[in-house]
Amino acid sequence: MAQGSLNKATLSGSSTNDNRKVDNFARRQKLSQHRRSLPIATVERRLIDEVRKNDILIIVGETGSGKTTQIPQFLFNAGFCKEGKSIGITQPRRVAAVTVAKRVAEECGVELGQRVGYSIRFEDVTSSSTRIKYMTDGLLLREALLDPYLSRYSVIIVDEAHERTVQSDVLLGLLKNVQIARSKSNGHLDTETNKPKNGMVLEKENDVQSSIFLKHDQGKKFPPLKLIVMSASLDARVFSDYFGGAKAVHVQGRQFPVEIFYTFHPEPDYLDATLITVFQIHLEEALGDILVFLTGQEEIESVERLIKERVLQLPENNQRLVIVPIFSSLPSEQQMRVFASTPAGYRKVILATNIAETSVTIPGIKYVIDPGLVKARSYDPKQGLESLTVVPISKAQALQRSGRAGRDGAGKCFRLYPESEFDKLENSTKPEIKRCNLANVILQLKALGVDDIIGFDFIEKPSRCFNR
Ligand SMILES: Nc1ncnc2c1ncn2[C@@H]1O[C@H](COP(=O)(O)OP(=O)(O)OP(=O)(O)O)[C@@H](O)[C@H]1O
Repeated sequence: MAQGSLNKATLSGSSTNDNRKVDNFARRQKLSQHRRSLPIATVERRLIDEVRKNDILIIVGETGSGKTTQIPQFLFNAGFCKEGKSIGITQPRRVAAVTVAKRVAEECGVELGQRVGYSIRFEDVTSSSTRIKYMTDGLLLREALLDPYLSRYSVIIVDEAHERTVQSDVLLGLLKNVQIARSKSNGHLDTETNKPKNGMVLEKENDVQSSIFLKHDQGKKFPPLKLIVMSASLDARVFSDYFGGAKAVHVQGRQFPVEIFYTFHPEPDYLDATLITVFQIHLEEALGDILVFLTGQEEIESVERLIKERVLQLPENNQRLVIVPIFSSLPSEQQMRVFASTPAGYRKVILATNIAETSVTIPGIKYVIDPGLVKARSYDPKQGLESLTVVPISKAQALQRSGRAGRDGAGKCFRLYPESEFDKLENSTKPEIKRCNLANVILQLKALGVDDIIGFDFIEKPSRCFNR
């Protein structure tokens, strides 16, 4: 009897294991098929050739083309992690660093924290075997304090560079220095032409000398550092000029179409227009989740309350809405709720700030509602006051927002403003460094060993009056 039941248990145990293996195999097959279908997969070899030929490469590819998840894997497979070196990928936000790392670990079929990991402030999910490391740009700056040559990296990818946060602008200046210093350390810098042997052009020897603030580590040789700057919506010319005429490549195509809708007239009350659009989609459009971009926590909470009140006025069979907020001060576990799958028969409505604007893929999002506004930092140097004000987004941000749909199927984006208003938006977001108090930047640069703050090689110089 005991023997019989043991056999039964063993049998059912092994069949559960077998089922799990079959499920895992099917999931791996699906993932690898998905990877092959991404637009970026068709240019893998060309991209690798370009990285080999150029120390700096700018990559512009549409949202969802596969830049963030695939390029690090291409580089790993092409041998860029030989001799224990790693590929570092920076993201402007924690949530992107974490979720993309999880996805890439799954695509590689490895445990998170092993070959693929992430590191954000207060959370380090990496190990000595990590070779593809996602992190925030702030975290890489901290690493540079301990390891000024960033010696563990063979390639650094600055993703979503269009955002032009203070951190990413400081990081670009730092990486430019590290790259020159590493090239110099191993004779990779051609002293006659003043060019790294393949890559950026520096006009005068003085430029090379003055722009390097890194102290030479006597006799130590570092392999050259490859630098990739990428986004779906960056102005390649600005970045190329900054890096002395660096090569820019464009990756065409996206996996699924996103249809864009505009209002006929400007909306006098964008929150009211948002509510109407949520319910219009809910009642008239096919099943699929909705992502709404709002400007801050207070607004999100009030829209959440209004949706919950209004949904109760609908017939019972139309009440299946799940509302999930996401904003930066929400604890991480609660932020991660937006990624949980929607219960069958329900529609999820995610109310987000621009935290969900770039890099993230939220499975199931079919509709995006974009009122076209964002809360941005601004600084009044006369009064010495920094404030957060609601301002229109840039075209680059509008493109990123619509790009959150169309990632696992065709999508729709409802812009709550007329097309004529879209045409008037700035092409790119004004760099944060041009509109914030520079006290922290100055402290950060000092900590990195930069004494000549005014002479620091910023992609765009901060206004002089901000330095006072
Ligand atoms: N966490 C995820 N869950 C499900 N699918 C994902 C996930 N991350 C990525 N994908 C899939 O991989 C595709 C490519 O994503 P990836 O982030 O590499 O694109 P991208 O070109 O970097 O986009 P973006 O410019 O918007 O950051 C997505 O469109 C989606 O289909």
